Amino acid sequence: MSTHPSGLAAPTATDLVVAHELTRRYGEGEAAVHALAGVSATFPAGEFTAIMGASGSGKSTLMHCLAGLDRPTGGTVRLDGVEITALDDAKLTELRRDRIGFIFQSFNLVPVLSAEENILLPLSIAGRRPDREWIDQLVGIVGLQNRLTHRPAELSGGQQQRVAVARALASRPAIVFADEPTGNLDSKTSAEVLALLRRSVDEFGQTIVMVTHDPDAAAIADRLVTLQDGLVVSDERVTPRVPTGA
Ligand SMILES: Nc1ncnc2c1ncn2[C@@H]1O[C@H](COP(=O)(O)OP(=O)(O)OP(=O)(O)O)[C@@H](O)[C@H]1O
Repeated sequence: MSTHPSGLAAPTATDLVVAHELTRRYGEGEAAVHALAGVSATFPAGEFTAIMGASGSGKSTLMHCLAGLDRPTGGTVRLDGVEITALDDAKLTELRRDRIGFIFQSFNLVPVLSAEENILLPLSIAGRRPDREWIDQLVGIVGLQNRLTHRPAELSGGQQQRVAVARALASRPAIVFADEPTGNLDSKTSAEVLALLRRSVDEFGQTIVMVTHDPDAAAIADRLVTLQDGLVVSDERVTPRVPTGA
């Protein structure tokens, strides 16, 4: 344990997201599928967690429950002290908009908007004025200075995902959830996108939870949580491999 200059033990990282005994059942009776069978896990601020596991092990279901996109059948999720599982739909939408960034495998950009408009969209929906300095910095980091007026169809997959990364970070969210963010990218562009995510953790203290099938993607995280049949079967700290993409 590290020691603070005061001589006291350094404060431990805040547990930003706390999942307690999460269950998610689809269907009823004998046909019921227990996608989550009792998952408890904490996600400290500033940490990059990768979630892995075989297909059907519950990764997406867990991420959707943590992010307030799905409601668990049982258990609770707290985000920064707020029990999101107890919020009504309107409050949950507001919390997602204000506190959470999302990155999806299929980019999910709005086709008729330019790259810049896509990046700013969550802020405009929230009626928030963009912090121009921050947005300019982000655009520089993701390397899209010369692509801001382009629409998604005029961008490569890697560029589209970089727009999505900038969009996710634009509101300085408490946490970013990434669902197979490199699933549609070749290995070189994957490395670039992963390097951006890693940088956001190292340089801005961003908290990230990423679902992935790809061991190379998981290798850039600080921690690897493995699911099997809706349960956490291992939760280990790993030494992040520094990606070479950015
Ligand atoms: N809407 C749904 N209705 C019924 N069953 C579902 C639904 N969503 C997921 N499931 C089931 O819940 C289990 C967990 O699914 P989930 O998508 O969370 O797994 P995953 O680990 O993310 O899989 P993959 O890696 O293939 O995306 C699976 O058995 C799946 O078939």
